[in-house]
Amino acid sequence: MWKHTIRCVSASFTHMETYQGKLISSCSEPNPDMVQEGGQRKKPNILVTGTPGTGKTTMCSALAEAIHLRHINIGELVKEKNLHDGWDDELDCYVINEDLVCDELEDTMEEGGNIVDYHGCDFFPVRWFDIVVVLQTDNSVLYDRLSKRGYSESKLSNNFECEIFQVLLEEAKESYPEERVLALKSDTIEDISRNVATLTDWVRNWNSPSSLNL
Ligand SMILES: Nc1ncnc2c1ncn2[C@@H]1O[C@H](COP(=O)(O)OP(=O)(O)OP(=O)(O)O)[C@@H](O)[C@H]1O
Repeated sequence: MWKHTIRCVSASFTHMETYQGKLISSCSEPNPDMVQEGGQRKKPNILVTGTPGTGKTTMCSALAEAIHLRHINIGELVKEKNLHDGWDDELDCYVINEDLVCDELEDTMEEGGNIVDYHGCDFFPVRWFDIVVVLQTDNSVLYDRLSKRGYSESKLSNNFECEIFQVLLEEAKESYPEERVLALKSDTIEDISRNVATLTDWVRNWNSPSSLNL
């Protein structure tokens, strides 16, 4: 049930509007400077996942600015490009069409240099991502954040339980090589700064033999 619920695109987007300037259209032309000869990526792709409200968009925005990577907010992309199968009244959200999303992003991901932000991770091709970051938030902190969104009681408890049972962390570990999965705490502003610094260092060291030893 939790998994099904979080496969949707949230109806409450007011908290995201501030970040829209950072979103990209996946139609942008590939930049030849970003692709190595032979097709290997010059810059890494990062997936940031986690229960709604754990701070993915906030952290991705800051990271994209710090390291000059593209921030791709899947929820916004789905709405912008109609990559969904319509509205689900019961779940109060759009139902994402995973195949359309993957087709839309294939060229952009091949190019590299992307930070993908979504509350799910098991439908993307594994080869797309060099690191999968799972943000986690203390239950009481997350409950306060989600309550402020005006979610229905069932949506609120579904999301809350998703975090309690670490659904996204388990999904990431099942979907990607475990050494590529990194769980980071996201309770406070200081956590955001530390996470951005950690990932900035990781991007700078990417391609070096120790790049996954965080
Ligand atoms: N580490 C943090 N410390 C304090 N506040 C935070 C932190 N992370 C996020 N917030 C706040 O929590 C709210 C939710 O953050 P955000 O929208 O980034 O979450 P999200 O994981 O992207 O949610 P969704 O999946 O629904 O898009 C925002 O008001 C944001 O300012």
